[in-house]
Amino acid sequence: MRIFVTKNYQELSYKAADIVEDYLKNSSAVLGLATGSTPMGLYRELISRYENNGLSFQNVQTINLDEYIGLDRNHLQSYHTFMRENFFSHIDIPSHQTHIPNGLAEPLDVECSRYEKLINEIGPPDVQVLGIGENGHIGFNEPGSKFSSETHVIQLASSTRKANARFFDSVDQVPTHAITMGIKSILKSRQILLLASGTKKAAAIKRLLDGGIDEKFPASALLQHSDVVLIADREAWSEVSSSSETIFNVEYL
Ligand SMILES: N[C@@H]1[C@@H](O)[C@H](O)[C@@H](COP(=O)(O)O)O[C@@H]1O
Repeated sequence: MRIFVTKNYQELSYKAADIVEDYLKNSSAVLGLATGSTPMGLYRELISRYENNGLSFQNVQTINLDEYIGLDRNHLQSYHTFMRENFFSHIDIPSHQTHIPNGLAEPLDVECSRYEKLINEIGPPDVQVLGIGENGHIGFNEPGSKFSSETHVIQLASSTRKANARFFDSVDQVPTHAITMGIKSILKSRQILLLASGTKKAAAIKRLLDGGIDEKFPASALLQHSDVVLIADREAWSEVSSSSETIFNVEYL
């Protein structure tokens, strides 16, 4: 794992954009994308480079990690809406080249198989952008998820529903289930770009680097991948032990 520690969230977003932009030099790049607050600065920076520096997404394909079950794609809090509003509608990517699981599909197991097949056919992504949940979830793979899992339906942990309640009127409105790429699906990506910002993520980053590989902490599966780049800002990095700092290849920006 290569690690960059940045002064703040803005610098984290610039560094992440530099890495993603490198892949866009290959006109047929496949990007694995994530939702959540963390990658929003990356998306803003890529939009700015599209508007000001001629960065184009015309031949790019995108594959998103997950979607809530039961929300229409036009629901304000669906991940379809999140991606459209925060990224896709601001760049020149044709909509048929963007892929997100359909949370209203029936039956859901057929949708999961369709999505995994799509990952294998269009992807795997050249680079998969990932955030991390406070409980170590990646995508919506909650603690206990099998590392051998492909795209599947998952029941959300109550802590995840509480954490995501900030986007809804109340926690009761947060869906109870989601479709998520599995850990095995995520690990298919050629490179993984894990982003972590703020003190709320400090314990999870410490656990990731200090705690060993364990299905109880889904993000620890990333330690089995040969090309992971972690970009953490100083707040997210603040609890990592000094012994981990010496084991991993850390660069302070
Ligand atoms: N499914 C998403 C994840 O993909 C995301 O990484 C995580 C952290 O979100 P945030 O970046 O807002 O802290 O929570 C959500 O539940």
